Amino acid sequence: MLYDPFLFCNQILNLMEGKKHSRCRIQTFEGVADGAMAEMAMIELPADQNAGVDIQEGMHKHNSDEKSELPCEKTTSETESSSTGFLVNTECTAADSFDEIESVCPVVSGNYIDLPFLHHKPEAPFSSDDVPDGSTPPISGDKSTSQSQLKDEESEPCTWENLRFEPALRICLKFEDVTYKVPVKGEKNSDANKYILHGITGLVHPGEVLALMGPSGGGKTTLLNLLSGRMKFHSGTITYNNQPYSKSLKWRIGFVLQDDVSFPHLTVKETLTYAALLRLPYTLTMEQKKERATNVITELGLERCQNTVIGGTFFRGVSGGERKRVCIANEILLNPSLLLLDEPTSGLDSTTALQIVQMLRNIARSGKTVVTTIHQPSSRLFSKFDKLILLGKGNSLYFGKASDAMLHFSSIGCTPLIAMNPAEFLIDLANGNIKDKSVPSDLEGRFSPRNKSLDLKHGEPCHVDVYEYLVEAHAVTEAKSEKTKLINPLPIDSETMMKKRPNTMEWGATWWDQFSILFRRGLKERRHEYFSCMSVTQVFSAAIMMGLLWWRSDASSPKGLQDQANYQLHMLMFAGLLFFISVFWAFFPMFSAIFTFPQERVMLAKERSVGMYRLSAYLLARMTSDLPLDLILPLVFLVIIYLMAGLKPTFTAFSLTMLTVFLSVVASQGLGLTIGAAFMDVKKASTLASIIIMASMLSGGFFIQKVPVFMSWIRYISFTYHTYRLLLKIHYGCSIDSCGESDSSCRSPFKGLRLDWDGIEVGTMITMIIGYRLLAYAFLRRMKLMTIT
Ligand SMILES: Nc1ncnc2c1ncn2[C@@H]1O[C@H](COP(=O)(O)OP(=O)(O)OP(=O)(O)O)[C@@H](O)[C@H]1O
Repeated sequence: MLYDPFLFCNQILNLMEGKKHSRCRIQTFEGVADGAMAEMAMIELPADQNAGVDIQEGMHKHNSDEKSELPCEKTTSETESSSTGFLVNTECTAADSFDEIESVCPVVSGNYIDLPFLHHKPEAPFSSDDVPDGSTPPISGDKSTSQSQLKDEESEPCTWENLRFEPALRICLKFEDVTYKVPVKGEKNSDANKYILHGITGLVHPGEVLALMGPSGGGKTTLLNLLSGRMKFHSGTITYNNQPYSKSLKWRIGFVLQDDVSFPHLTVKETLTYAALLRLPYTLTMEQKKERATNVITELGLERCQNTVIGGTFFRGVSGGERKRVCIANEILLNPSLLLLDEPTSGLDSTTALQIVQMLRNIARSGKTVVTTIHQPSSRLFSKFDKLILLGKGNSLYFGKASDAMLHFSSIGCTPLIAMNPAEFLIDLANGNIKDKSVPSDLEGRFSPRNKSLDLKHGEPCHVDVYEYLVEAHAVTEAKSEKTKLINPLPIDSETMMKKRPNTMEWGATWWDQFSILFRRGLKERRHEYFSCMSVTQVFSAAIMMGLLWWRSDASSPKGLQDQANYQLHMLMFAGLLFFISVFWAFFPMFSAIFTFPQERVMLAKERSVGMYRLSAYLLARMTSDLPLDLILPLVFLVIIYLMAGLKPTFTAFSLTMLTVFLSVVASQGLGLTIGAAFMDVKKASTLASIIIMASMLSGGFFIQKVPVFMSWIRYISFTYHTYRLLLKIHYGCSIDSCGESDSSCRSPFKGLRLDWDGIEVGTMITMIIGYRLLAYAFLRRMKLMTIT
């Protein structure tokens, strides 16, 4: 079995039970304690310290020097090196007395590791009185916790002075008997509900870190969402300084999501600066906002990576820990009073996770209230939490000081039989797993009929029974007078409570500022897209291919083609080129635009939920920041076609062609945005887009010139149709316009095709451009409502 240093110490202390003269002094020491007994211990140290060798040498040296005095024989069974450090498995046998214990080895990177669950303090030998009697493992009481906290605060000075730009309200968060349920889908009985949370109670003060811990599916995220005011609960109360949630609290609460999102192509500094510019109150100047972003970067130790892009799935950016810190920084910018975090350490190595939690502790110590969910913290990490709620299947199994959790479970008869990380022990219990744990005798005799055959064999109570026992035990504990003490909020200075946000304006910046900030952010975020290899290749290859196919033909006056049939064939060929130009500049922008909102949905919902900007400012900025791409690529395309195919070679014709293509691009882009906003799903949106493109192409007037009357309406909503007509007019203009069906001298293949005044096409296109965007806006507004309520 492998243990971490904490477990190692715990093991020692387990063995000390009942020993009269037990003394243990924990101090920084590069070696394994003499007299300690552990079956195996795992000690992780930075590789550069060659710690594994030190430990072995220390052990052997100590053994050989003092073998006569110490009854423990130790042998190193196995030593492995790894990229993160060394694994040293030690076997230690026979320890009759622990009087001689001088030191144990909670040393990582040469620092003392705080072990608040133990009674022992550095340089403060404890007496046997401090060790609880009976079979309970060593657990600290209030005294040791406060000492530990004191030490912690001394060694971790709060360095958040830079961030105190304005006095922050201190929020005392209290929740009582909070219940949340969801209707069961597919049930005939419409009243059938699934309970996600059952009567959860807790309290957290400013300056404290509350951890919501429990197995997966326990209800941690749901509870966190309820505490943030984002979701409505069904019964119970949640109060912030004894007041229910109100809109004014939105600014006071920072919420870091589990899979928080950032723009991958922006650097850390850009991300935080834009967030500061948009979110901070308008009373601050732009310079002050930028300064705040810089201060947050410094405070969160992000200077080193401030010019590195965030990164995404397909390209590297900052590390996972840095990304989490950027997400936290995003919230810290606003100087929130209550900071809620969903799994801030998931996917991080233990050292980085510890850094993050240490940072949260520092944030809390600066007067903020911090609530975080956590999955499986290491013992060191666990020791950083002030309060703990253990959730299992939606029930609260423990609420109280994190340092008292083990004491609580030992008081109800659940103790680890072997040295164990307290977090692991608690999560095992929440899962009903009692392997290597002692349980009360009455529970041992209580076998559930449903699992009889399974569990009787092993002589262990089943998971369900253990879980139910813990729920009952917690309910009994809560019912006791202790509960009132725990959930009674500390009085908070009434003056502080009354403090309001310095301004009452809802938005951090004016509409115009929001637009210009979002426009600049959009340009930066999508600068790579404008001339991405794929889009450039797509446009170039289409242009070159068309240029080659229509190589050096003369569109307007085919000389030498006196023959009527040849002339018509030639004209049709050019009409084909114009038609394909119309189709290409409908397809290409529409399919690019379809991805916009589905891809930005999470980001948009997140930013809108914290009231970062107006939807109209976002939409307009999004569209205008796309204009460079909309203009430059069609321009390049047309230049190539003009040079190769020889369209009407006049400046006016070129400019008008360019304008027509530009109208087509913006209109089809509008339709793409609308479809994307309507479905918010790329697959569904692309399916509908291909149907629309097909309909628009077939009714465009090239393939079928006489569309049946009942289908003719399609052409009026087809921008391919309008673009094609405009291009025909530009390149065949008067000669075709003057052609009527009755004109027998007309040789045009478009005879009969009425090309009326250009204004109709242009007007229709402009209507489409505006109309589609308004539709997209309406769909986005609906999405916002769906997400937030
Ligand atoms: N809207 C919902 N409809 C149905 N079930 C839901 C809904 N929301 C949550 N649940 C269920 O409630 C339980 C708790 O979910 P929650 O996300 O809060 O768990 P968690 O403790 O955060 O889990 P994890 O640690 O894996 O993130 C899960 O079983 C989940 O499937």
